[in-house]
Amino acid sequence: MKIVLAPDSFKNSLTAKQVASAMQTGLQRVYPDATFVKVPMADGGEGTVQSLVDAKNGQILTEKVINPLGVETQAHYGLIDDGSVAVIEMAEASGIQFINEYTRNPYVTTTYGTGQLMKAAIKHGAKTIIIGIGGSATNDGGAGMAQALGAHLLDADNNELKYGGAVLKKLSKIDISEMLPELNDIKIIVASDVTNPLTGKNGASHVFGPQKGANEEMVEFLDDALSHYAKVIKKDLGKDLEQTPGAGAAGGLGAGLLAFTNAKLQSGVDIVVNYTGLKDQVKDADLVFTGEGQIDFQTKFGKTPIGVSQATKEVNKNATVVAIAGSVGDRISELYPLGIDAIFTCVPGVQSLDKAISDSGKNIEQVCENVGRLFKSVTTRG
Ligand SMILES: O=C(O)[C@H](O)CO
Repeated sequence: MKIVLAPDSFKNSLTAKQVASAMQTGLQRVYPDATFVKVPMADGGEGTVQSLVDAKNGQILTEKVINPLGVETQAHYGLIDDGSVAVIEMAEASGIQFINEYTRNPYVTTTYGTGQLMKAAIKHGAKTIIIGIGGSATNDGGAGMAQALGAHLLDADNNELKYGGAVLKKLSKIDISEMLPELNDIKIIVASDVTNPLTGKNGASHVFGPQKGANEEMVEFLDDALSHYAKVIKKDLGKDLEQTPGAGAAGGLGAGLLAFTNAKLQSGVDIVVNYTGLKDQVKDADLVFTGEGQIDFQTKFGKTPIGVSQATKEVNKNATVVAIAGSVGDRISELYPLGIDAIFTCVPGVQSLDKAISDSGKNIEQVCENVGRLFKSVTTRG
């Protein structure tokens, strides 16, 4: 009997590794002799660094960077595969958690700190960077990130642009001659949380600007500024990115990475499936457990449980895939054709969110034990 445990983290509660351990504890009460393999998962969003570091026995490093408001902070990134691969979450340096209702202002917030994290990883010897983008406080098209890596963004008087999304309107020329030379040889894989274009009604400013503090007038201004930025990128770097899917992720950092580096955008969960070697583990598994704090129809848009179920069914049609969630939302029936055989919530009854979060480890153990009992009784009855 082989059981693979491949959950995402449960937000604000347990890391993916802790969820996998709780699953194992519950299932072991039913299957004491089974072989258990834990593969902590993520989808490019929050928890990706921790999951990949846990899955690959990597290390977490800390770097002094500036946050979106230009204030010094400590940010973490991961190194795996003997330091050759760095894993970065842009939100660690430039995320929305750094701003509040008084300080949020996408005219000035910058992704400079994200560029500093990338630079640190490169200086540490990384040859590949996996970067999860989303959850940002910024709308600067990744301009700050490019500046941290040595790009000069100049106005008509050859002055360096300051930080933020608003000044992009003054951009006249991009000079990449002093960008970090190592960048040419670094593979950059971008896991973006959305597929929005850079500009327009579905673009970064219109869709995500308001949550970062942009009112209607600011949204229009920022959208124009990003459109202008895209035109200068096209003129000076020869890349036409304005409508590229994913270019609008993280306030246009998607576009910035595509413009200033040789980055490729990919599905976050596919990247993690790849790097953890999940398919090798599930190909001879009898049972595969996955899960996430919340599961609903949106899970099908590239969230971990679907990535795990699809990867499993691709190599092993006979495995049963079970998903465990803290909360189960609408239209989960849309997930069954995508390879998840059954979905269970681990919450035992009506209770406060705080209680559900604080008890999540023991709740996951219990539901996994029950699912294991059912599976055993059905499969041994003959
Ligand atoms: O950071 C943002 O703007 C959103 O998460 C979309 O990427």
